[in-house]
Amino acid sequence: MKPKIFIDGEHGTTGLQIRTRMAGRADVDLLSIPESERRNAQMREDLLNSADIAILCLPDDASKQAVEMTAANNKVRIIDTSTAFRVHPDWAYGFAEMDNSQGAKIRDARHVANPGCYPTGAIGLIRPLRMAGIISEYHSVTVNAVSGYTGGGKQLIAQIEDASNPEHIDSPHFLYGLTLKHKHVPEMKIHGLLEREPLFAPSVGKFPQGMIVQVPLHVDDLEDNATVESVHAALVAHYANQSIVEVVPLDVAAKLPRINAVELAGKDTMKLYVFGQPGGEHINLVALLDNLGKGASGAAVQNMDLMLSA
Ligand SMILES: NC(=O)C1=CN([C@@H]2O[C@H](COP(=O)(O)OP(=O)(O)OC[C@H]3O[C@@H](n4cnc5c(N)ncnc54)[C@H](OP(=O)(O)O)[C@@H]3O)[C@@H](O)[C@H]2O)C=CC1
Ligand SMILES: CC(=O)N[C@@H](CCC(=O)OP(=O)(O)O)C(=O)O
Repeated sequence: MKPKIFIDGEHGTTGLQIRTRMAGRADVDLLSIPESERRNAQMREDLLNSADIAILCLPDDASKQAVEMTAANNKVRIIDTSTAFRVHPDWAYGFAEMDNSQGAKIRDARHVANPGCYPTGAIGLIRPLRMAGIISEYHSVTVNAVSGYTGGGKQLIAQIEDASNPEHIDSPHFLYGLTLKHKHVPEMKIHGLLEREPLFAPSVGKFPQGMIVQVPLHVDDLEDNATVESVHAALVAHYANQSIVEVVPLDVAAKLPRINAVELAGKDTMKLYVFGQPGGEHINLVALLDNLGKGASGAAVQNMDLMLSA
């Protein structure tokens, strides 16, 4: 029998992109709810409990309710794309490349929390340097980022694309999260292996999909006499033996005139760059991804495939 997959929230931004990625797959049976019934709690509960794997593409509160709806079911496995369980000790964090054992943890997990889009970039840059002893757990980490506007889901898409929307946003690029209390900070801290919260400064650009995450570093604040070369070497060593995260060679990065935020739109991979002069005082770490690719829907399908391989 083929495994049954139900995407709760399949008509939303993340859910639709997962559905697109699953189209034509003959190895799974996709359970579906009509769009008009998407908030029908009884129907959702029945579908959730009929699935082998349920992928939740819902706001946090609705995700928590969906997990409660399956509390008496010891069969269904869950991938949650919301923020609700990303630092929960009983949930596997769904970033397979974050260390050597994470793929196996995801494969065998009952509950997987898909990482946030910005945290995928930030953790992807920070964690290998923590593990290599280049950044101390008390380092003052700053994360600057720009996301495509689909990152804000249906509501932000409507605000940007529909000029008649009463809350229309006309700006080509705006900062938000100005209270510095963003929902992504806890997972960056925990899975970045940090003792102090990173300072996170997100923004949105007027393009649908794409993301740049930057972590600037002062070389004299680093451990182990780190240099631009040793930082790059630590990332290369960390991401050996996998094909999703690419560490761009130093000499290639050094010749780039710019980074295009939408370069990886539609792809499920991530590129990491290290910028800095040999012997220089500063290093800028950059992650490039699609907020809906490795940042959400692509990662969810990758996690589903790992779970199906158990
Ligand atoms: N967009 C992105 O780039 C990323 C999103 N995520 C996460 O994915 C999750 C979904 O986000 P996104 O797809 O962007 O959001 P959307 O708003 O685009 O879609 C959410 C979907 O969930 C439905 N929904 C909302 N509340 C309920 C409920 N109580 N019961 C049933 N269905 C409900 C919505 O229906 P309705 O149309 O009726 O509101 C909609 O179809 C969020 O938790 C988000 O944090 C993660 C990484 C990146
Ligand atoms: C542009 C925008 O609004 N982005 C969202 C993050 C994307 C999202 O909701 O999902 P994850 O938390 O799972 O990444 C935000 O900052 O809240």
